[in-house]
Amino acid sequence: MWVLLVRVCCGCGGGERWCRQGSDGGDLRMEWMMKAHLCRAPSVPSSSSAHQRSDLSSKTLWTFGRAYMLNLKHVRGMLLYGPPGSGKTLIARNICKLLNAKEPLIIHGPDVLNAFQGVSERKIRSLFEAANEDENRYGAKSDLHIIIFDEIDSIAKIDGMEVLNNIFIIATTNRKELIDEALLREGRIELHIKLEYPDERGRLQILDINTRNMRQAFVLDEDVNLQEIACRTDGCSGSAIASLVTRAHSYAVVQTGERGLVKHVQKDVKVTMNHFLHAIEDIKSRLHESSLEPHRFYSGSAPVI
Ligand SMILES: Nc1ncnc2c1ncn2[C@@H]1O[C@H](COP(=O)(O)OP(=O)(O)OP(=O)(O)O)[C@@H](O)[C@H]1O
Repeated sequence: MWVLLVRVCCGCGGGERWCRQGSDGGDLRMEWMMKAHLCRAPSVPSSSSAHQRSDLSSKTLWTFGRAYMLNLKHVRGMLLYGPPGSGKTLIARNICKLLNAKEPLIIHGPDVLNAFQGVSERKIRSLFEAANEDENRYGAKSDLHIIIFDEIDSIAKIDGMEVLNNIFIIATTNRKELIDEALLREGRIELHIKLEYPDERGRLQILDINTRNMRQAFVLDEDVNLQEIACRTDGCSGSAIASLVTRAHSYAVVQTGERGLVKHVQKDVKVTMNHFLHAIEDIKSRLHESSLEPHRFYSGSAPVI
């Protein structure tokens, strides 16, 4: 699964709009979704190979335009849920790229909340105006409009998404249990994908992505062993791994500065394994501190890797 997630995070793959036939909800894995999406031949909606058939089964992906013609309902919304820093927002943005959609509208759930009753509902309805206009004007040829709702748990109701055929909602949350069931039913945000912290292979891939520029600029010392770093960062989120690389670089800059080379800091910096080991200590002690906080919602359930 992590190979696929990291691929998504790197923005690989071309995309077309898609929808699912039927309304058999349930949790779907990212792996299934991406595999199906990436394998699908655009002009042959129901795949012919046995491998694809078994992947897609009744959840066959159809192109958006074709579904429109056949009067089928495409999936209106997807929920990405999981602990902080598991890459939900990053993946949401990359799904938009994969689907070749317009630049998504990004809405921060708590910003929609308003003390005056009815105002937030109005605000949410207004988010669909552009999609509505497009659909009235272009019908099946309308662009796909994507709205990303960050922290969807603070939103009680989304009116308007079911009637439009050119809308796709990607919602994210750390607290799925707080979301109103009605929002998650078929026809609304019906695909639910759980994101977890990366395993060792996933951590290695994230490290590789985040050190690529350093490597190309010869800033990374030869003694840096990414495999070992991945092994030592068990239990870290994707965001912790990304921040680890920044910290290691900061340690290297500070050390270079201490040697009196401040003027040439960028040029002379070498990030070594030692800098990474210091950074790992920082990250680990922060992990330890936060695991002692009683209110952490996922305390007790160690990151699944
Ligand atoms: N799978 C991943 N691949 C590469 N980078 C990742 C991955 N997951 C997280 N990151 C890094 O962590 C950063 C933060 O991730 P993101 O904001 O998407 O997490 P999140 O799950 O939405 O967090 P939160 O719930 O706290 O908002 C990303 O910008 C990226 O640098």
